[in-house]
Amino acid sequence: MAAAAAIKSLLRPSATSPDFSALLPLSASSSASCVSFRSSGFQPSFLGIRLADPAHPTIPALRIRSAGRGVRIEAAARPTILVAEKLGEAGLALLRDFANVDCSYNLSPEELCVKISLCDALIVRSGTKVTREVFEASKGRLKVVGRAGVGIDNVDLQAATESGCLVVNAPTANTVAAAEHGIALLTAMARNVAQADASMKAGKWQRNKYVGVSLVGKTLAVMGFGKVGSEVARRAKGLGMQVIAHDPYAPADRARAIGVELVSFDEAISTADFISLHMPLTPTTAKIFNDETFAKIKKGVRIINVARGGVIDEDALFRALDNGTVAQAALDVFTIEPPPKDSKLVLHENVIATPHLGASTVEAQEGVAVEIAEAVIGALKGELAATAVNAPMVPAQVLSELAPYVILAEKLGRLAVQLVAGGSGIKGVKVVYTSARDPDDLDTRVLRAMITKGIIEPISSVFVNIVNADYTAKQRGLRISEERIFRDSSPEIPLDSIQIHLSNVESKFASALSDAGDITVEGRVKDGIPRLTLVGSFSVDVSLEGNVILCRNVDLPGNIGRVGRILGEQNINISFMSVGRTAPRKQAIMAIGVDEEPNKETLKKIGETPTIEEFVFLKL
Ligand SMILES: NC(=O)c1ccc[n+]([C@@H]2O[C@H](COP(=O)([O-])OP(=O)(O)OC[C@H]3O[C@@H](n4cnc5c(N)ncnc54)[C@H](O)[C@@H]3O)[C@@H](O)[C@H]2O)c1
Ligand SMILES: O=C(O)[C@H](O)COP(=O)(O)O
Repeated sequence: MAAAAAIKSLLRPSATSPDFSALLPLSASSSASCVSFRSSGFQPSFLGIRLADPAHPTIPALRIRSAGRGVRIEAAARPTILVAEKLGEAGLALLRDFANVDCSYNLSPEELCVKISLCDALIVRSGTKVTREVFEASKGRLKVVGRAGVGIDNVDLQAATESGCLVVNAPTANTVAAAEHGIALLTAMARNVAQADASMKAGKWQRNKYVGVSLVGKTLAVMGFGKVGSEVARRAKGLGMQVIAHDPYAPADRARAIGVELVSFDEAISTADFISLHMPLTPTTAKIFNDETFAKIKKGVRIINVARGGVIDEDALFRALDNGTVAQAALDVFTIEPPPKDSKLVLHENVIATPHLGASTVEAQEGVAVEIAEAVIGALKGELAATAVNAPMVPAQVLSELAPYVILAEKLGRLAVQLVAGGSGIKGVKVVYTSARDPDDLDTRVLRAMITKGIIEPISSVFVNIVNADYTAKQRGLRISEERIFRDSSPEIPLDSIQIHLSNVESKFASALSDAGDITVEGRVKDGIPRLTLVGSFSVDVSLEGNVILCRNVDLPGNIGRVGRILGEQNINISFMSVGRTAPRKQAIMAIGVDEEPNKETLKKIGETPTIEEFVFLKL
């Protein structure tokens, strides 16, 4: 009740605000928490209070947005998450606490495209193809795709990135399950468990036919020494096998630590008795096992694949099995899933097959469900997920210390682009960061993305975020270069200033051009507030919280009053103002912060003020 009362008192009617409390159907058991909502992916867009009222589970969370000097209260619509494949209950419970959850399994591609336009997030396993068509059909609403598992080869990452949709996966929770399945297939294959079981069920007793091979002392080549591969290696050593591994990107010391030698691809395939595949499906690994490979492989080798079907040319494997080059294969994954019922590979007597069961243990599925639910919820809240697949991973502490600079960066970008005269296309953007930090201690990727967002969004219909910022800039031919200037101040503060220079452009406000002829704006963060500190070569000091009017005039008494009166007559509130001048009574620019947007008439009057030589209104 205390929380509800506190909120009601917060919302009590006053001289300037109406009574919002009637909107709140709060009961004695209501609870409230202060949250920051983020609408654009990684910038807090407003602070709010989220209400939870068990007596009214259907009331939407309320968000309280600052609007000018007052507040606006809006119902914060719960996001909608489409779960397109079966997900563990613990993960579903987390999702349902946060969002409307639509569990619709076995959707056709067409049905998925229809549903997706109503969803903010989509969760899939490996059975759903998240194609370019899906992203196009979402029309920008889809913010995050969660892959409840490791492999993201069923998600069109390029299309996701282009549409600014974050893709996250759950890379760790099914590692052990996949490794255990690899070992299960290895031992079952070596001892013909599946074939012998089928034979017994057919009423036979074929002890001579199903003589197996021993594992102890044999060489196992692990292809792909990542999470699953290294767990398989560890277990195989426990079975008394010699383990070698091939992985062009794995550190040798990690392999050495568990007694595994890293070798070349050719050495691995020409010496191993068993080969276990654990690499991702990428353009480089696609069909890496083909006729040519099988020609070099040790005769009579046994192959296990719990990675991806596509890393093997399945027709070539069939030929190699038929001619005895490969003695046996144990396959959990296939190029097309499910494979055709009459797949000659699956039906081959020396093949044992499972229907992509590597991750399918009760424990792994619960773990994956929780891991992906947390990642998707985090992403919808605007946090940068640690498991983001198509966005830079920026540690939480870096994001938190850069938070005010993130806002500054976007506002400076917005400001700079509005100073460009129509018709002069922007090509070169130079960003100069002044900082006492070593360049390695200053991660500017988020800042660059926000500057890009600030520059591009006011002049296009594209939604820009950290996922698609670099791509969108490139698409528009925008070259963004970054420069660091060392400043001998406290390295505790990440940044002293950010300057944006737009080169080779005309400006609608000539005073914004620096001596070098670039549109130049600079900003700093003071007491946590982003401020504009330089326009062209004029120093100013204006908070970037509202909209800004820049006027150039000769620095004479009365100018401020004249413009102030015009604004006052229209009930436009000046929040701050600053004058930058070359010298007393010489050229000056007035930077005026205004809470409301002046109408055309008011702007015209400012322009007609005799002492004003030029002016521009900038919406932030
Ligand atoms: N069958 C299943 O249910 C199941 C379950 C989990 C994972 N998987 C699959 O297993 C594979 C491995 O998963 P992970 O979690 O270990 O991934 P991982 O990213 O931890 O490991 C993959 C390793 O492959 C290596 N690699 C990349 N290109 C290579 C190449 N050309 N040759 C050799 N190695 C190469 C990488 O350096 C990395 O070390 C993935 O394809 C994943 O989708 C399948
Ligand atoms: O890449 C993975 O995580 C595995 O292949 C598991 O896929 P699944 O979630 O469809 O079982």
